[in-house]
Amino acid sequence: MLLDINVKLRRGHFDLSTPISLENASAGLFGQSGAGKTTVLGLIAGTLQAQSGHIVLDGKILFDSKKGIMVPREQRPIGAVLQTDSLDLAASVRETLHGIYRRCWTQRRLFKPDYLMRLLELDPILDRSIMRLSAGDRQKVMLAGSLLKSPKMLLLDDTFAAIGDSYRMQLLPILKRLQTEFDLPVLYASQSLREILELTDQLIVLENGQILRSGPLREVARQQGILRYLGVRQIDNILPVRIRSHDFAGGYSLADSFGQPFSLPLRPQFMPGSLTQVAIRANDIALSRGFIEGISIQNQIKGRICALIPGDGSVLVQIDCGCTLLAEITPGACREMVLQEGDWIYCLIKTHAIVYMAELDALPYEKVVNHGGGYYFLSAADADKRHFPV
Ligand SMILES: Nc1ncnc2c1ncn2[C@@H]1O[C@H](COP(=O)(O)OP(=O)(O)OP(=O)(O)O)[C@@H](O)[C@H]1O
Repeated sequence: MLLDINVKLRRGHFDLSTPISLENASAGLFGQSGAGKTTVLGLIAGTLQAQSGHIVLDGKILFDSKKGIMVPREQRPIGAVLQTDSLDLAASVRETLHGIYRRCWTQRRLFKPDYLMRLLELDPILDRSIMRLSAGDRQKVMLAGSLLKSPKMLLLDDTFAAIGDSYRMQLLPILKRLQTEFDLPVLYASQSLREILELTDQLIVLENGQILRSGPLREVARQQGILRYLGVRQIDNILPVRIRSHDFAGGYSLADSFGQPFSLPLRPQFMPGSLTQVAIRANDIALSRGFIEGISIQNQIKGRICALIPGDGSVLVQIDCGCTLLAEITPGACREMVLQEGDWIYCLIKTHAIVYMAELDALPYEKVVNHGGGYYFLSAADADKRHFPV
């Protein structure tokens, strides 16, 4: 286990008392304003001290109230870009980064200043003073500074929200490289599921200092009402498909996905054998207990129900068909069909309800997020209309 936290902290009316554990992978700390995200990051980074409990990172105790251990922030192998952090405004970027590097422990120097300056494209601003930097550039310098510590983990507090869209596009691939090339897990705190999903589909959902749920998104989604709370408005299945052939007379292309045949809109520009991705809206999938003869719907995919996830006015049916499909149906349909986990079911999908991802730009989708091996989310609901049903 990478991180094991079990602490108690009371601040005014706010009570944080929750165990958090993190395997060796990135995770998103999701919560609305005041949920305690910054507090959790501060406890891990060492800017805050809990009243009791312990925090262990990679087997090393960072805090233990019983043993009287509180490792200071500078000595923690953690890189953190926190909202409360500030830099010496008069110093130049170069001086700042070299200063941080000199003060860091030398045991496990993973990154050198010159490398990070190149990676984060800081060259044009190296001799500029911190006070003359834009907010986005400041975040990049802070990120470089936190990476100079050669951390075992990187904590980011709503970093994308603090920077503009163009910086975010620059920063995302860098963060992804840090995760894959350098095995550096990122704990990213945000109120936006979409931002978290840009990095990882592992979630820790925090509310009022308590964990509501944690795990991969598809597991978290099993809790009633949580999808809306997370801000999810619309769910699409995104599947990789291999094109098999084109039926010009029939007006469709045939493809396979996880061993299942799919009839797709005719696209002869995809060579047989080529791979592409398609999207199917969860509410475009109908369910049937049996195979239906004499129906115009071309795709009848058999699978087994692995979860029934009740939501606001609908039920998400998670079906294992080789790939995982999510179908969104009404609670009434679910009741009348007496659907149960473990039941065999046919997913009925019209050919023209399947959309090629390559053509998605033409559709009114805000954003496609692509993670893990199952289903994916497009566009988020308004943050201010969410509450978790109790
Ligand atoms: N210095 C402080 N003293 C007392 N209470 C505090 C202090 N800082 C934060 N709090 C309280 O702790 C709770 C958690 O705050 P925290 O900043 O961790 O939430 P958050 O989830 O990060 O919110 P946001 O997304 O708005 O940053 C809030 O109720 C806040 O009012």
